Amino acid sequence: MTSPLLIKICGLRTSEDAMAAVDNGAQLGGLVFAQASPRRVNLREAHKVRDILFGNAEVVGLFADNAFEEIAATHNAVGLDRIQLHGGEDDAFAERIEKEIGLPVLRAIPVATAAEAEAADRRHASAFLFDAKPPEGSAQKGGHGVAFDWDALAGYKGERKFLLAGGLTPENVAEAIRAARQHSGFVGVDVSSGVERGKGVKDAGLIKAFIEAAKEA
Ligand SMILES: O=C(O)c1ccccc1NCC(=O)[C@H](O)[C@H](O)COP(=O)(O)O
Repeated sequence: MTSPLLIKICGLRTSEDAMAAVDNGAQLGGLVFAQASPRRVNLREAHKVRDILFGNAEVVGLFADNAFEEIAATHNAVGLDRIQLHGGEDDAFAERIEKEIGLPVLRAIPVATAAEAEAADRRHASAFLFDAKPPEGSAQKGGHGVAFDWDALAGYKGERKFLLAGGLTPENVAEAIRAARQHSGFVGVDVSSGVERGKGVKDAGLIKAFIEAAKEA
């Protein structure tokens, strides 16, 4: 029996966003707490999204170079299931999250080459999210709607699971899944910009179209 493909919709900001993700069968929803992001939620918004996700989809808190104390306080206030680290955090930081907060770490790895995908296996994480590198000079570490060359995934030979992210859309997700499926560890896809009608504004129709296309692949 093969495991179902995991689908993570990232950058959920409203109850409607969360409902579109859950109703269409996403298993993970992302709340962005990174500073430089148009998708950043405050605690009130985070609670609303979390209330919809709870029991239906895993609540992933996304941080990028936030202080450890902020991550811990956010988890205490919201109740996260997993921490996504999307900045320049080192292995000691990822280990501390797991030890002291007690949540698994999904580690974003910016990838352009097979060698970079291979190097991921030396990083501390429970799972990886292979993503495109941010455009030159951008302070925002992810969520740019840019894809990377999926052939680079051939470099990853590790046993830990990974999600594929970066520039996925309802139009290209099936092709991305077919490419990623050839590589060990692939378990699912992550999207943000590709299901938005404007920067940081999710579109329920695009979320539905993305999930349907991913499931059909
Ligand atoms: O989404 C953001 O605004 C963001 C800000 C800072 C760090 C990471 C961020 N997002 C990371 C994600 O998990 C995205 O889903 C991933 O980069 C894919 O984004 P996209 O190419 O827009 O689908």
